[in-house]
Amino acid sequence: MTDTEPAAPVRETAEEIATMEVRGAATIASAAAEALAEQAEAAAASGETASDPAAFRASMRAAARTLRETRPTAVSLPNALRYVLQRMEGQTVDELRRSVVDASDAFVRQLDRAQDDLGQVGANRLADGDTVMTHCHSTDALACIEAAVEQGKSISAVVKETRPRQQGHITAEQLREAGVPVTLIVDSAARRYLDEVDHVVVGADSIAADGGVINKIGTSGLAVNARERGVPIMTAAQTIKLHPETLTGHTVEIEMRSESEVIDAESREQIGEIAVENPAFDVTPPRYMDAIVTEHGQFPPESIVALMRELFGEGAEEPWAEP
Ligand SMILES: O=C(COP(=O)(O)O)[C@H](O)[C@H](O)COP(=O)(O)O
Repeated sequence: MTDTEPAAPVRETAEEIATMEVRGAATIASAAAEALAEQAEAAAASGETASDPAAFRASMRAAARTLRETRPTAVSLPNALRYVLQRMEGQTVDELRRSVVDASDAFVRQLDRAQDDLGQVGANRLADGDTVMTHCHSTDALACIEAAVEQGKSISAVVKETRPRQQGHITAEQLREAGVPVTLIVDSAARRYLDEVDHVVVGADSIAADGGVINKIGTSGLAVNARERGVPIMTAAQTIKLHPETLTGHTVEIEMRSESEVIDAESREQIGEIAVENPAFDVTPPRYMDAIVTEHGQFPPESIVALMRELFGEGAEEPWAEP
């Protein structure tokens, strides 16, 4: 390990995030925070950085950059890196190591608590006997449905499979395990089934200052259809999904993934010369979203900017940048 090459656990976590073995905004954030703690332990034990606080700090910044480069859309990833690196302090390598490990632990605990708290808020929006429709797999959205079940409400679910990677299968399995009767549908059947649904519940990868919700591709179409059908739609998103850079006019990068997720090589060959595009996320304008449910309560999307300012100030530092 050199000060620019992160330790093996960081490289492994980065690979798992890039290949989507680790996926979903909250899970990515907690894996990234834990990887920084592992980097701190490795750097404190390595000949090159163990007795050199400046080299230790540089190795932490390099690890954060490696993690940051894995996937561009979920802001929970840079927010996790920021949380941990901003709390790195001390004169000695041992003090620095301890501050990083403590910050990483605190971040993961806070993440779990936030999900439990927002689950209660989201559950309060659901009534006994309701049917919910889900898109993709969101641990924050599932927390709301599971909390409603724990409150003793009987909830059933229509689960969209979510092409091309079919994260709906994970949602279907987890809801079934929670005792929720599940009907799995293809994405294009969503509008037909909205007539049988009381609420749409989705997650978020990022939330922009104007209240736009960035989530799995297909969320915006679902939201427009839900509005047309008069079905309320909420996004369950703990505040690490708030995108501080959008306060200063930046937009959220939408990840483009490989065409091989959309079409196999043989079919591609047979069709001939065509373009294939595979955006992983889209933006739902605030006017199509009824509520953003966070650990601080629920917000109309247009008012989320006040919470964003309170939590992040006017912008976002990049503590992983070289000084
Ligand atoms: O869009 C996705 C996952 O996309 P991908 O599978 O491409 O990562 C999820 O809805 C959000 O990340 C929220 O998830 P959570 O609520 O668990 O943070």
